[in-house]
Amino acid sequence: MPKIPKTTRKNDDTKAAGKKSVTKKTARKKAAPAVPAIKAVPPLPAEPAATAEILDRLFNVVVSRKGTDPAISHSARLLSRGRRKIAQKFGEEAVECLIEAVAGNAEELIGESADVLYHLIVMWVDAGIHPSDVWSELTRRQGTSGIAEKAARPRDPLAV
Ligand SMILES: N=c1c2ncn([C@@H]3O[C@H](COP(=O)(O)OP(=O)(O)OP(=O)(O)O)[C@@H](O)[C@H]3O)c2ncn1[C@@H]1O[C@H](COP(=O)(O)O)[C@@H](O)[C@H]1O
Repeated sequence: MPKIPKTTRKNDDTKAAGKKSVTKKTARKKAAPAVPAIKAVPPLPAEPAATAEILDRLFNVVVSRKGTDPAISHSARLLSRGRRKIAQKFGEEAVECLIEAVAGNAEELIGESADVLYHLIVMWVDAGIHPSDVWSELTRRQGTSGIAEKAARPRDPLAV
């Protein structure tokens, strides 16, 4: 391989360096806006989180209690007492819930809300309603304002 004179090599290097810096400048100009760094996904908790998923799990537990010993299971006892009693218990819990809401007792309202949800689930089990039926209805309503929905209702011609 023929030896390249040092000066020429230097010139070539400088040229190359110059070219590089031009290329870098051009690249910097064309570069897309900076994208924020992606955060690592946190690992899932070992135990199921306290989320609304509990309602589906509670429903399955209550279904499993149907027809079992009412002396051991409150759900079995309630279901064996019939629809009227189930509805009455739900109504009582709802009233207790609203009393705490009106009184502004947040802590008590949480407990009463849990009672309402449990008794509502017992009522669904008795009525043969699956939670997914209710979730579907809520999903269907999503995005429709209650004001708009009410305004779109057909008017009763006999209403004063
Ligand atoms: N979330 C609840 C829940 N909330 C409230 N309750 C019970 O509901 C009852 C309400 O009390 P009340 O005195 O008002 O009811 P009652 O005895 O029917 O009253 P009466 O009107 O007949 O006098 C209490 O016994 C509460 O413990 C519940 N019982 C059960 N659950 C859940 O249901 C699951 C299954 O429970 P069992 O069916 O009992 O195995 C449990 O693991 C819980 O997760």
